[in-house]
Amino acid sequence: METDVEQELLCVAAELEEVEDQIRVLLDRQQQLHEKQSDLKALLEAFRASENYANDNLPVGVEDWSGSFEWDSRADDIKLNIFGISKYRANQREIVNAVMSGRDVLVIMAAGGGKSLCYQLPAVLREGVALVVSPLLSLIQDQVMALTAIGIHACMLTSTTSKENERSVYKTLEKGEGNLKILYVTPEKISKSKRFMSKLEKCNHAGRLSLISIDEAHCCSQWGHDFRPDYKNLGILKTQFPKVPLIALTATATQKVQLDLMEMLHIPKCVKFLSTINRPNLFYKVSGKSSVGKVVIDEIAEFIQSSYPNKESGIVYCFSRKECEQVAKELRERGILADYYHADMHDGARERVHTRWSSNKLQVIVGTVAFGMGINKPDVRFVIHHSLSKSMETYYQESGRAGRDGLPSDCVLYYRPADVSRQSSMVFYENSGLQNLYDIVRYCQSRRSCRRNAFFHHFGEPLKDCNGMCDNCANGNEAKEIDCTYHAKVIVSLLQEMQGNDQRTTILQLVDKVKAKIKELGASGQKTPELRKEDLEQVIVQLIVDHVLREEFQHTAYATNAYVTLGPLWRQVLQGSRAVSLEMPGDRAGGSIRTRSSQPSSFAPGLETKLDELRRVISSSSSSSSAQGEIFPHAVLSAQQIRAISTQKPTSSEELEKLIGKLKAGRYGGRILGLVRGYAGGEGTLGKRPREEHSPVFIGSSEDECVGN
Ligand SMILES: Nc1ncnc2c1ncn2[C@@H]1O[C@H](COP(=O)(O)OP(=O)(O)OP(=O)(O)O)[C@@H](O)[C@H]1O
Ligand SMILES: [Mg+2]
Repeated sequence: METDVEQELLCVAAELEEVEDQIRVLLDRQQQLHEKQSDLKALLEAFRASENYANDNLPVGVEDWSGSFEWDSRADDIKLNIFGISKYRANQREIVNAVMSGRDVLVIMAAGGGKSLCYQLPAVLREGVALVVSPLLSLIQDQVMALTAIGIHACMLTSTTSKENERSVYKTLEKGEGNLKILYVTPEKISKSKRFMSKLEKCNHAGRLSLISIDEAHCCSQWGHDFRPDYKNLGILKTQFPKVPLIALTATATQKVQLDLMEMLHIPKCVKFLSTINRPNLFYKVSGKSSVGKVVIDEIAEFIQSSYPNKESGIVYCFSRKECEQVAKELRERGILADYYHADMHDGARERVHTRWSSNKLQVIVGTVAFGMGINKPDVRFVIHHSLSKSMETYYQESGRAGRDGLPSDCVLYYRPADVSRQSSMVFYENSGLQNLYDIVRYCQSRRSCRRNAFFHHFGEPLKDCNGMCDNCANGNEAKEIDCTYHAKVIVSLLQEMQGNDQRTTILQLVDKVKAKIKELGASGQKTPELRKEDLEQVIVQLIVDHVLREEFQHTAYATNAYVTLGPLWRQVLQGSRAVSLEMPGDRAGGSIRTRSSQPSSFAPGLETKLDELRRVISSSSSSSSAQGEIFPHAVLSAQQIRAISTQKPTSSEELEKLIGKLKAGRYGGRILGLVRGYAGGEGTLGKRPREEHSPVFIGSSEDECVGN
C-alpha cells in the first residue's frame, strides 16, 4: 500500500514538472506576443497618422501615383534612351511620381527589384544634385561607374576619394558648376564631416539639392539585420533639409523595421510602397555539406563547372576571412577563376577584385558578408553559401544577389549541422540572435516544406506558388521522414547523466557518445534505424531548435565555445510523450540532390554568344581608352537586351532603339546590327544555336518585361 502511494507520488511529481515546463514555454510565448502586440499597436498609430496627413493635406486623387504627370514624356524618354529600360517594373513609375511630387517615400522592394531607378530617374529629371547615402564603398563604386557609362554625371565622397577630387566636389556643391546630378556618400560623411554638411547646406540654400536618397535603409534600424551605427544619425538630413524629398529604400524590412525607419529618418508622413519579396527566377536549394573540407570544394567546383560551363558569374559566401582565402585557392586549383574579398584587405585590393569580377575577367568572388550588399552585377547566375547565414534576412539578401536581371539563377546553401554552433557562438549576444539563427536552421533542416514559402512566412507575406523553383518542391515527394524518438531519448538521457556529473559537451562530442551508447544498447534488441554521424548531428540540432535542448556558451581567452545542454522540453522526450523525426532527402545522399540546372547547359556559338563577345570587347577597349573609367559588359548590353536582340533581330537603328534606347543604339548600333545581319532569316550564317534551356522569368511586374516583347 505504502509503495503504491509512493509510486503515485512520483508520477504526480513527474507530471507536475512537465506541466511546469509547459508553463515556462507558454510564459515565454506570452512575453513574445505582448512585445509583438505593442509593436503592432505602435505601427497602426503611425499608419493612421500618415493616412490622416494624406487625407488632410492633399487633394483627393493625388495619391494615385499611377496617373498622368507633367514629367511623363521626359521620364519615358530618359528611362528608355539613357537607362536603356523599356518598361517600368511594378511600383517603379509610382515611386518616381511620388518623389517628383516632392513627397518623402519609403520603398520596400525585393533585392534586384529595381530600386536604383526609383531615385536615379528623378535625380536626372529634377534640377540640381541628388545626394545618395549608401553603406558600402564597393556598392558606391559600382553605381558611379554604371551611371558614368551612360553619361550621367555622378561622383562620390568616400574614404578613397583624393583631396583634390574632394575639393572639386565641394566646389560644385557650393558654386553649382558643372552638371553633377548624383553625389554618393557613405553615412560617415553625414555624421562626421562638418565641412561636407556645410557645403550641402549651401547647395540647398541655392535651391540645388534635388533629393536625398537613403539606400539600404534597413541599416538605420537596430532591429534590421545589418545595423550600422553611422546610419542612425541620418535623421539630421530631414531636419536640416525639410523641403527636399527623401526616399529610403530597402529590400528587407519587417514591420518593426519599417516603423523604426520612419521614426529615425523623420519621415512619419511618407508614402510607402511595399512590393512582394518573391524572386520567382531564383531556384533555392540546400545541399548536404560533407565534414571533409576538400569534398565540399569538389562538389562546389563540380556544380559550377557543370551548371555554368560558360563561366557565368557567381559568388561563394564563406564564414570567415581565412576560409574565403582557402576556398578561393582551392577553386583555382580546380580550374575555376576565383578570388577572395573580405574586410581585411586594403581598399585598393578589394576594388581590383571587384572590378575584375564585374568585367567578367574573374568568374567567382569568394567573399564574407562584407561583399554583396547592393552589388549591381545583374547577371550573377549563382550564389553559393559554403556556410550557413546567421538569419533568414541575411540569407535572403545574400542569395538575392543572384539573378537581378530576372533570368533563372541558382541559390545553393551547403548545410552541415556542425556549422550551427560556429554561428551561434558569434550571434548569441545579439538581439534575438539565436532565434534568428534557428529560423534559418529550420529552413536548412527541412526536406519537405517549400523554401520560398519559408521566406513568405518569415516576412509575413501571403504564400504564392513556387512553380517547382526550390529543391523541396522539385524533389519533395522523394523525401522521407525517419522516426528518431529513440535516438532523442538516448541523447537526452546521456545529457542528463553528464549534467549530473557536471560535464559539458559540444555537439560533435555528444554525437560520438550517442553512437557509442546506441552500440552498447544495441544488444537489448531495440529496433531503430541506423543513423550516420551527420544524421545524429542533425537530430541534436533539431532538438535544439525545438527547445528540447539548448545551447550554452562559455568564453575562453581566444574564443567562445558552444555547448549543448538540456532545454525546457527534455522531459517530454524522455517520458516518450514527444515524438521526434527527421526529414531526409530521398536518396539520403545529401550532397547530390538533383537540381534544376545541374544538367550541363550546352552553349553552341550563336547570336547571343556573339553579342556577349561583342560586349566584352567593347568593355575591355573602354577600360583602356575611357577617361571616365571602366564600362562593364553588363552596362554595354544587359542579358535581357541580348535576349531581346536575339529574338527580335532588329534590322534598322530605329528597331534597335526600341530595344536598347538611343544612347546605346547610337554607340554600338553599327556593330550590333552587323552581327544581327549574319543571322537574318532565323538560322544564322555563323552557326546554329540550340534553344536555351531556360526561358526567362522576370521580377515583380504584372506585365511582360522582356524588352521589345
Ligand atoms: N524596369 C526594368 N526593366 C528591366 N531591368 C530593370 C528595370 N529596373 C531595373 N532593372 C535592372 O535590374 C537590375 C537590378 O536593379 P537594382 O540594382 O536597382 O536593384 P535593387 O532593387 O537596388 O536591388 P538590391 O536590393 O539588390 O540593391 C539592374 O540591372 C537594373 O538595371
Ligand atoms: Mg540597390
